[in-house]
Amino acid sequence: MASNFCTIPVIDLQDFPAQSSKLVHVCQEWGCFRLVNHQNILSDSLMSEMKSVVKSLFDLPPEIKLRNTDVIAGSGYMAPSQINPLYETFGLYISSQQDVDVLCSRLNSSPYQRETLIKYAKAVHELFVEISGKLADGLGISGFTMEEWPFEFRINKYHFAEETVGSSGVQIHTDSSFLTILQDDEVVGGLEVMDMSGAFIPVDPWPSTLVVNLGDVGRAWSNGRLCTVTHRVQCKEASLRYSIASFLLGPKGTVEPPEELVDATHPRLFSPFNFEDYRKLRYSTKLRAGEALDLLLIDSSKNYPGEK
Ligand SMILES: O=C(O)CCC(=O)C(=O)O
Ligand SMILES: [Fe+2]
Repeated sequence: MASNFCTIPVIDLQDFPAQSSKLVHVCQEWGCFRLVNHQNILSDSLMSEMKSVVKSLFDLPPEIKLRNTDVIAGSGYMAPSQINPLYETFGLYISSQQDVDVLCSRLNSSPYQRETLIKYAKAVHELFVEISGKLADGLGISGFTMEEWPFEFRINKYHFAEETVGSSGVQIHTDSSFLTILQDDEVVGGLEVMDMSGAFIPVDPWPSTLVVNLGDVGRAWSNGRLCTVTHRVQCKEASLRYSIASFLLGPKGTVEPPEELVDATHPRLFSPFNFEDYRKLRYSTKLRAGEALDLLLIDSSKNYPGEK
C-alpha cells in the first residue's frame, strides 16, 4: 500500500529560525513530527537511563504500583484492562518537583531512580519550552509562556506476544494535552498515526529521536489552526515494548486562544474550558479521539480547513 511508504515529517531543533514555517505547516497538516538534534537538552544517555528506570518501575510488585493513584482523571497506574489488554501504564502528574518526591516516596524509589526522573522531567520541560516557544513565534504570537503549565509522564509497557500479533496495543485516540513528547521504543514498532487522508501510517523506531504530537488543547488553544493527531499502537511483533510519553497539559486556568489567533475571519471556535474539567469530560463520555472537544465548539458548523 502506498501509504506504508509515507513517513511523518522531521523537524531539526538546531535549524531554527530556518524551519519555523515548516514547523507551523506540519502542525497544521499532520499534528506530529519526528524531532531530531535535541541532544543538547535531552541527551541519549539520559534517554537510556530513563528507559531503564521505567522498566524497573514496571517490575515493582502490583500493590506498590497501585499506590500511584490518580491526581487528575486517568493520571495514575493502570493495569492491563478489558479495553487495552496488552497495555500497562503508569502516569506521573507533575505540577512541581514536590510531586516527583511524593511519588518516589510512595514507590520506595532509590535515589538513582528519583534523580533520573527529576533530570528527565527538567530536560523534557526545557524541550517543551523550546518547541512551544518556536511554535508560538511561527504563529506570530508575542509574550507566550507555558513555564507554569503542569505536565504529566505516562510510561507505557506493551505485553506483546506471539499470539497477540495483529491485535491492538492501545486504542485509537488523540492526546488531551497541548503537546506530547514521546520517546518511543528504540527497537519495537507499533505506533501508527493517521494522515490527512485518514489512513494509518506506521511510525517506525528511530533511536536518538523523539516523536512530538499535538493534542486537543493544542487545537483549542490555536483556535483550530493546528490539528490534533489521531494515533494508536498495534502489536506487530512478539516483544515487550516500552515508551515514555510526556504531556505538556495546558494552563492552570482556562484554555483560550491568544488574541492574535482570533479575528473576524477566525472567530473563537471553542468555549473557554479548564483542562482538568476537560479530562473528566473525556473520561466520562469515553470520547478519546478528540470528539470531546467538539462538544465545546461554539458553533459546530464552523471548522477550519486543516481540521480532520
Ligand atoms: O507507545 C506509544 O508509542 C504511544 C503512546 C501513546 O500514544 C500515549 O501514551 O498517549
Ligand atoms: Fe497518545
